[in-house]
Amino acid sequence: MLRKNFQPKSESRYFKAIRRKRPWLLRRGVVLQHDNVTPHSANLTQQWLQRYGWEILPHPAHSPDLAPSDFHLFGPLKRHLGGMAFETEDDFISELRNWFDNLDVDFFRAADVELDKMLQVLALPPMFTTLRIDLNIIDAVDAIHQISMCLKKQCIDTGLDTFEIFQHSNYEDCLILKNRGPIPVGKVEKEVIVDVACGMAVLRGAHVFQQGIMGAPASLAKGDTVSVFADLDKKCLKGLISKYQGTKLHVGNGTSQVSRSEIFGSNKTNQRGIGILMTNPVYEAPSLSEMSFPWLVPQNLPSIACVHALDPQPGETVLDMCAAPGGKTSHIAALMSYKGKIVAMEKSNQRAKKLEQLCIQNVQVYAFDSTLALTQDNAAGQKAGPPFLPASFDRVLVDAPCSALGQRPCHVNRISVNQLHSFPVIQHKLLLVAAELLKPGGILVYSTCTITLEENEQQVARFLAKRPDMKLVNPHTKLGNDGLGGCDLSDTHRTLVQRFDPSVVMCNLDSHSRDLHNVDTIGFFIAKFVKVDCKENT
Ligand SMILES: C[S@@+](CC[C@H](N)C(=O)[O-])C[C@H]1O[C@@H](n2cnc3c(N)ncnc32)[C@H](O)[C@@H]1O
Repeated sequence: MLRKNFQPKSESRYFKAIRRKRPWLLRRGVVLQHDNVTPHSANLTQQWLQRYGWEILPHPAHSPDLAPSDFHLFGPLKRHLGGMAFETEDDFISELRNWFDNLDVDFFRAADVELDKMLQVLALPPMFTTLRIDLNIIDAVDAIHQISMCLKKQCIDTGLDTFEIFQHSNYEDCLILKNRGPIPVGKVEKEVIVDVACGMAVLRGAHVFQQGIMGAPASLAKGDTVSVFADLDKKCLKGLISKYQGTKLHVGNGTSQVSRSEIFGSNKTNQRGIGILMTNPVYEAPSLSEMSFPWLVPQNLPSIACVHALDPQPGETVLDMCAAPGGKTSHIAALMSYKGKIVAMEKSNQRAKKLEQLCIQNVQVYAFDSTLALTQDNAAGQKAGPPFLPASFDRVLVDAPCSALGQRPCHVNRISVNQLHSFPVIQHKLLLVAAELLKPGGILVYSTCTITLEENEQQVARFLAKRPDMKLVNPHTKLGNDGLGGCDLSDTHRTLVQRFDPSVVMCNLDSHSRDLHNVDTIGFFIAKFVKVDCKENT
């Protein structure tokens, strides 16, 4: 066991946050993995290191036979402790402690503050809802009028005030709605437990659909006022009748549209229907499921910015390498006025099928692993679908699979270290294929909805080192912040990428600021490259 004094100082609140969110949003590179210690002590060591903003990598040659002295150190810590062997775990911990104690306290304090801000903001929903409209079908004035009518009806049903709506000043096809909250809402006796995904959707304006309901009291009748709670432990069994004792988050009150027996009993009704109409949500936002216009797509602002950075033009040939569910594919098609060719690839058959069912004009969907999309074989490359020959596309979007730690609101995250480390590998492979498939002069956009350095700035640095013909360029409109330091990306390059960092919201930003909607977003990252002719470039 670890010594008692190994416990970090006054950390209980911090540890609670860590357990909830596993904040792998750590500032600096690698530290260590040690083997053959009890899972409990390994866990504590990890937590302690993470408290100081260090990341832990699994040892590349993990073996269960390693002795307690086999601690494997990487990075700056290795330079300090390199070559030392430790007889006992206590010796190791005490050396670690010395090392940390002698480090620059201000640096760690600053990292702590940043981490705290990020944890807080990730738990909150953005205070804006963004909608993309298809300007090929409708203009912004008409769209605002029709959406306002729809909102009016919604607000009559729920008793909420209507929502302010305006057009984004940089993107004509983007409309912004201003949400409200948090609003103090008293709890009532009858509790309905919903799954965590449903609870997070309620925080962004959704009503509770029956399929999201996990537990409800026996006496629940249609028309009852209930308090709705999200099950943060994910332990509530479907059909629970008693009060849930796990960790739960109150997301608001509403009116039940069904009785308990209609949800769980033999006379179950349509599970897709609304179960609870949210009349007093803690966060008030428009319900998007009631706005089904063919020209309207609810989309986070950074996702809209991402396709504008790609800037596809009518008549071009564009590749979307990670396409499902298709939000960005349909935006690409709209910006091209449905003229030209879009190839949308998606590894998952099921997701590719759903994307195909959207029937987006001029889009060819392929269920295909994009890391294998390149061929040098002329015969194979001349077929209609993948793999493709080098230099086949004018523009390529790599909206990469990622750890998705920028999603908001997020109260539970169970991603493992191994999963976390799998993403940079695949992202790098996708980028290398994308660079080959791009024509000289072509544009590549790389994006993620996460906040880790490894998947963002470090990924870009690694790609630039490998492909000197790919040049980082400014997007036409830059809404995000510069990239983070602390990795191999140069200061100049850091100014060219866009990091959407919602933790800035916690810095007393003036809530009336006109541009708050550009900041209070999900966490996201965008990098834009142009493929230059290396000979020309030198
Ligand atoms: C971030 S999502 C893309 C979201 C999409 N661009 C949109 O805007 O709707 C990443 C997608 O990449 C897919 N994916 C993961 N690995 C892939 C691969 N090797 N080739 C193609 N698609 C992949 C995932 O299944 C997932 O659907």
